[in-house]
Amino acid sequence: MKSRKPLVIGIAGGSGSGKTSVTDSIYDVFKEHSVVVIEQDYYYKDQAHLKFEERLETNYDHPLAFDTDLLISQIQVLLDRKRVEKPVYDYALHTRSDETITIEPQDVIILEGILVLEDARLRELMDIKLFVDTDADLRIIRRIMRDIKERGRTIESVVEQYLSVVRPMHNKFIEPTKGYADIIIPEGGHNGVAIDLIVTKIKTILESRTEL
Ligand SMILES: Nc1ncnc2c1ncn2[C@@H]1O[C@H](COP(=O)(O)OP(=O)(O)O)[C@@H](O)[C@H]1O
Ligand SMILES: O=c1ccn([C@@H]2O[C@H](COP(=O)(O)O)[C@@H](O)[C@H]2O)c(=O)[nH]1
Repeated sequence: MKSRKPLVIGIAGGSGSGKTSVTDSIYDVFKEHSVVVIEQDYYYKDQAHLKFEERLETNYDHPLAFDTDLLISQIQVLLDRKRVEKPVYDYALHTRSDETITIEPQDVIILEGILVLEDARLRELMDIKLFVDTDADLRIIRRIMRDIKERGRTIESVVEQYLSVVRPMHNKFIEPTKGYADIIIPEGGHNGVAIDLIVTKIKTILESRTEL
């Protein structure tokens, strides 16, 4: 298996749509073998040079918030079966952390994030493109719960950010990328049939890739 060309799966969808849950479901199937997860969020631009108050002004739902060149170059390195130092993002401080995570090349690369289908160069690297399609009311409820519990936010800050930035950016940049998806998954990781179909397709592609 080690010499086969790795397979890249892109998992896009709005914030709170269930991308992480879909990723976890696929990861669980392949974790005994060879799978790695690359979170687009970890590639937010480093903002260490900005004051904390200035970082709060950043539009984190715009394509330009991400260091997409770094993301693309690291996926290309993994496709060449070499290891990379994945950046780590701190949501509470709104900037890149000092640490990195060493990622070894694997047969299956899962690339997950709100805008992974937005850049044509990223789409070209993908073998399977997924879009997790969840209604806006469910997405905001899930985001409120998660951001308060895991990302150090207040309900007021989540609602303000949602109305002023997240919602308009979703409609402008994220929703249109649904058109690039091979498969649209309603409501994320609890959709067992969709996950089974995707897992079967991944296995078929891996089996069809001849040893070098
Ligand atoms: N189908 C679902 N039903 C109920 N809760 C869900 C479902 N999918 C995800 N969640 C929950 O919603 C929150 C956001 O999901 P997550 O997968 O982190 O979304 P995303 O990665 O797209 O932002 C998490 O707390 C997760 O446990
Ligand atoms: O410093 C930051 C960085 C990102 N965000 C928000 O995160 C979501 C994307 O993450 P999901 O896991 O897909 O929800 C994005 O909508 C940004 O608004 C942030 O608030 N602060």
